[in-house]
Amino acid sequence: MYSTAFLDIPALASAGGSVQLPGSKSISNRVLLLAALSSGTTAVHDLLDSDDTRVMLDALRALGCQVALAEGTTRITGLGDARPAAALSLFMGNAGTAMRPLTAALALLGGDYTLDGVARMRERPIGDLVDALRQLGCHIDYLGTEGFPPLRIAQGAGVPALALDRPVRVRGDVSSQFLTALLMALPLAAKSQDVVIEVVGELISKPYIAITLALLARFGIAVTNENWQRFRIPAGSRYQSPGSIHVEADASSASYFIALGAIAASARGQKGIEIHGVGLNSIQGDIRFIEAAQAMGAQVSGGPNWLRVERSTWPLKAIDLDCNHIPDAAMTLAVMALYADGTTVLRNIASWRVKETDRIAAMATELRKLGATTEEGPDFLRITPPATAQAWRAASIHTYDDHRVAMCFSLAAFNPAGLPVRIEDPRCVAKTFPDYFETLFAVVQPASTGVPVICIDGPTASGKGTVAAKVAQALGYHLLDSGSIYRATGLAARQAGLAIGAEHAEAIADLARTMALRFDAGRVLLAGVDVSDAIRTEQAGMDASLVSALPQVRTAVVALQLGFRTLPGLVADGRDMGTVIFPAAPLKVYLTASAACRAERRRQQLLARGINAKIADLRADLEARDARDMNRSVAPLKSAQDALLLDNSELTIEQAVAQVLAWWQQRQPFARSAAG
Ligand SMILES: O=C(O)C1=C[C@@H](OP(=O)(O)O)[C@@H](O)[C@H](O)C1
Ligand SMILES: C=C(OP(=O)(O)O)C(=O)O
Repeated sequence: MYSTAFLDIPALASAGGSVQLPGSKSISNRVLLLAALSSGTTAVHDLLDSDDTRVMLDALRALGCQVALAEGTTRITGLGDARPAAALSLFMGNAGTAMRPLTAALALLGGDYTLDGVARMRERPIGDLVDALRQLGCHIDYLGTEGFPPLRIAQGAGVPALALDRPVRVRGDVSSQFLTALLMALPLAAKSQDVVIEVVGELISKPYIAITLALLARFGIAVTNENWQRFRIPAGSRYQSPGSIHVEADASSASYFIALGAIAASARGQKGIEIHGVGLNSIQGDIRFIEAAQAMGAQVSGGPNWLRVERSTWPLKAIDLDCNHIPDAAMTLAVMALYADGTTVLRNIASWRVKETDRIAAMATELRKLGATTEEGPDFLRITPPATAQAWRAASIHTYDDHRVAMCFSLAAFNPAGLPVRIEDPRCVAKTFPDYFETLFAVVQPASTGVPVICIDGPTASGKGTVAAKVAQALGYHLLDSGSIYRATGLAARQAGLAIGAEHAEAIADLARTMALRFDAGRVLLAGVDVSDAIRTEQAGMDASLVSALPQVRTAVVALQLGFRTLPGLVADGRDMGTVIFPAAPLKVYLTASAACRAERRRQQLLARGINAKIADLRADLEARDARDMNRSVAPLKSAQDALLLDNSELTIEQAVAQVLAWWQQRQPFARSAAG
């Protein structure tokens, strides 16, 4: 997951390969609640692990359900006939699928509960559901604004006698989740009589009700659907765990990869994008996004649990579509519209205005930043793509804490102008798809501009390792600590009993080529063993310097180093990153500091490890090492001609990092575009 302030996606050109998608949010949270209301244990396979399911799981645990996770299976032991914890304050984040269904379930279980969420949750309506529950006789108060969370369910004395002799009426035109909530909770009350729910007004997002009914059936509740207007829960209903249940992958999440297949040229040797975990017989309504993508020109085939998507018609065809049945996936169509041959209109999407953000306004604003012309109405969005490649602009996409805005705008990186796209607050995808960007980067290839590389070269103890790591962290880029490759090679040579010198150059080069070296979460692993500390000793530093002076070894590690240049970008630290390995890097920094200053820093580092070294010795070692690195015949340490010199003798690490980041920002097109 990227938790950076922003994520810059370089211009992309093609895509190919296969993705396995995480579980459906809508199915996961329904299954969790139904399992909690059942007796016994339900084994849930492939449950979505994300912010939305975490708030549901936390709430269920607090209520008294047992939750155990082992090997990809979550086991929920339901409440059955036991009473839940009687007084609780529950935090629902921004999960509509937790907030609404739990409100109804808790109102029918009895107890004293407050339910709240993030600031945006307090702006998302819940009045229609509360009205329906009050009509039944439940005691629910608003703790803030009427009609919105936070709520208090005040039934410490137990559930009052419910008015079940007439249909429970609920409005269906703001969110289908109110009806879903009642359908999942009212079986608790359908003991000696049928319970009938009547929808007032037009029911929106109907396919989500279909998911609810399908899952209720799996848990033993057979609801009769009378034309989406009346729903009858039969007397004697009892939640029965199916024992084990599988969560299919999320069809809304699939929309980004279906769109990817439709937009991106196939990577060499590949035939489009293969999506696993969800397929043509999905119970999720958003699977019908496929039809919209096909209408725009995508070629889609598939089976019960997989899909394959290839670009066919190009440019895509503009469409005019009622999107009420695919409210979430339709946002992806708005970005596909950027690649269409005319104006696309998405209609009947008023509910977008009360979701994670006002999505009609958000999409219109952000699409305009890219150069599109948009027109929004109360319940529609009209999108005309940029007229020419030159009309596209590099944009920093504000994401409004809305996962779908972040995910769908990543697809703007295929723009014909070859511009990067900046996604602000990429972490917001954690609501439903924490690894979205990693999944995307595994199947896309950059445009000819390539994957950006920042090189930070400099002498020993200049602080380049620390600065490079922090720059990489701030940008969400990979890190190549090329020094560790030489350090690890030196260590491997010692372990193999080879003296480090020209006489063993070939053997050491062979070792370098074949050693199993991995960088994992800041640690360096050699043949699976953590050697992070072993390669940081003074001896290892000296060995590294000797090893790196051997031309055969340097040649052997070139391919290894080039392999680190992967999406979304790379920060490479070393001595010849800008001069030899990445000579075309768009930013090269030569980081240095006075010998006195570097010797003092080294002394402090050693002191922290309990080693007391003499400053004069350290300085002498350091200067000897500089001399060797600068005078070796292959790739001697020197500043690249086009490198920016940063002497950090008088700077803190933070100041040095800020300077490198500032230079990097100056090279990005976003600032200019926002100003213009
Ligand atoms: O029931 C569900 O799982 C959902 C219903 C839809 O909401 P509305 O009914 O408010 O459109 C959808 O947007 C949401 O992401 C999930
Ligand atoms: C509307 C959405 O979420 P929620 O379940 O919170 O309503 C969504 O995921 O697009």
